[in-house]
Amino acid sequence: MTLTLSRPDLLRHESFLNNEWVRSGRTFAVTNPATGEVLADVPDCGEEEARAAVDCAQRAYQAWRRVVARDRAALLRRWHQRILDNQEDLARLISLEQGKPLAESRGEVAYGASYVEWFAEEAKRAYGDVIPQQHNGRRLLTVREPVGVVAAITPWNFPMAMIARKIAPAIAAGCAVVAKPAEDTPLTSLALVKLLQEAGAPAGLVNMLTTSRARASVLADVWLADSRVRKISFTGSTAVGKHLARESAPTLKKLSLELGGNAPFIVFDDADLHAAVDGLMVAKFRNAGQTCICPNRVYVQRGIHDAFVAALSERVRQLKVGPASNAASQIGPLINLRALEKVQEHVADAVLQGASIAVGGKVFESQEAPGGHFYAPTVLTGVTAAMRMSCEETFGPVVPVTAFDGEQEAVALANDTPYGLAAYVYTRDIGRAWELGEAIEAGMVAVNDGVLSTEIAPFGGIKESGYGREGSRYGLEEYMHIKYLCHGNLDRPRG
Ligand SMILES: NC(=O)c1ccc[n+]([C@@H]2O[C@H](COP(=O)([O-])OP(=O)(O)OC[C@H]3O[C@@H](n4cnc5c(N)ncnc54)[C@H](O)[C@@H]3O)[C@@H](O)[C@H]2O)c1
Ligand SMILES: O=C[C@H](O)CS(=O)(=O)O
Repeated sequence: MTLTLSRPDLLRHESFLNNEWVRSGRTFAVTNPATGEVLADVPDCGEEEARAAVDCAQRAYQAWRRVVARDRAALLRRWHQRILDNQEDLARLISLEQGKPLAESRGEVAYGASYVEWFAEEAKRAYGDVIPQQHNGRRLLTVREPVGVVAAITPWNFPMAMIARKIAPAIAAGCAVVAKPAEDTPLTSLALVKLLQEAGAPAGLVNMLTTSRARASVLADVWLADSRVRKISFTGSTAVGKHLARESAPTLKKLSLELGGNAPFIVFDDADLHAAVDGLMVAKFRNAGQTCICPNRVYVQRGIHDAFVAALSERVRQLKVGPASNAASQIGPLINLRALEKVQEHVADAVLQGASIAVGGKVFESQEAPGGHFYAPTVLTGVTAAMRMSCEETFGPVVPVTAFDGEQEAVALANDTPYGLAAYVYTRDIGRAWELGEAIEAGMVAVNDGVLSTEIAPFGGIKESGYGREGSRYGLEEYMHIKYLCHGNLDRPRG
């Protein structure tokens, strides 16, 4: 199957600045991780474009903040419709530049679109308060106001959903946006702003600048130092998140940081074994394990351990690895060679320290896409906390299994990490489920379920997984602040 677009104009070769498509003297190539094919050359923007983007975003913000919520919502609804009208092309762009199977890409487009729809609704619900006054003649109230120009920086693993869940609430709140997508996957973001332009967004409301990895910090440093940029919404690694937090301090920006994870997946003896295997298959192998909420550590109570590993291994062996051009592919390539090498290093380190390979454990040589960055779906047993894959995100299709005995041991293992994004618990004991849900240090805990993500719930972490929430009734607050208004001397002479 060739992943051609019904609208070739959605494959953009320019950045988007002040409602115009702009080229730059420098470009960099965007490639298909399954084949190495160059998909497009896009601008490698720098300081000049970064400053120009803030200039026009500030102008757009001054006007957009005065647009009534109903009209802000209407723009999001028009954008949402255009996304649905072009969802197949968006899905194909995701699969082309990120490599995930087309079925997953279609799911990502629907997921990203749900955030646009959600914030079209939330735009009209930024309520304030009237506060009962304590003195006659005074009126006290609060209003919610947009924070101003937002800088949005996103990762490569969900090229559509991550940028949609930042731009949508920003527009809903009355903000304007300067955005930088990941260098590996900028094409989907450019297509999205093309559809936003067609939906009638005013000039400068959203500006999308592409950069190579080397110049990502050049662009970001301009935004970090500019006091007109009042917020940074970042999704990516903890290391970069910490850098942005440090460097934004001089201008004291509002921050939303959706960072790295190290999710535990805990299976107790009393769990429904097959449901737990189903949940792990969904949570672990989505996007070839390249998601921030993938189970990165799997703890199985000793009584069920061998049966669980046998059932899991049987399922993992059946996974089809291949390029998105094959509709039957379930596991796509890793995003680049660096990512593939990290997975290899993690597995080699674990085996060196005594782990056993139950399934896989090596690079997958695809006959359909030779040279693609594929890794065989893998199950390891005997994994310990000392191994690299227990401490760092593997970000690949590797399931590291550790046996445990008691409940308190499981909690201690789960919390033995600086991260706290997602966690998964399988048990039929409702009391244990509540106890684990409250004891585990994470922003999100799933019980007897492998799917956490939805636009209606608050997505985000604690500890070194960051702070702030995306989606849900809380997501709009990240792009607004509360103003308190007090009006005195209202007493009118009684005549
Ligand atoms: N918590 C979440 O919701 C979430 C979602 C997706 C990914 N992630 C995390 O992101 C990581 C994988 O994505 P990644 O490899 O793209 O992360 P990354 O941090 O390397 O890159 C993320 C973005 O930051 C940019 N960037 C890199 N260096 C920068 C700098 N010095 N200044 C400004 N921007 C810079 C990149 O160009 C990219 O656009 C994983 O750790 C994953 O857990 C978290
Ligand atoms: O990789 C992290 C993403 O935020 C996961 S999800 O797409 O929100 O489920």
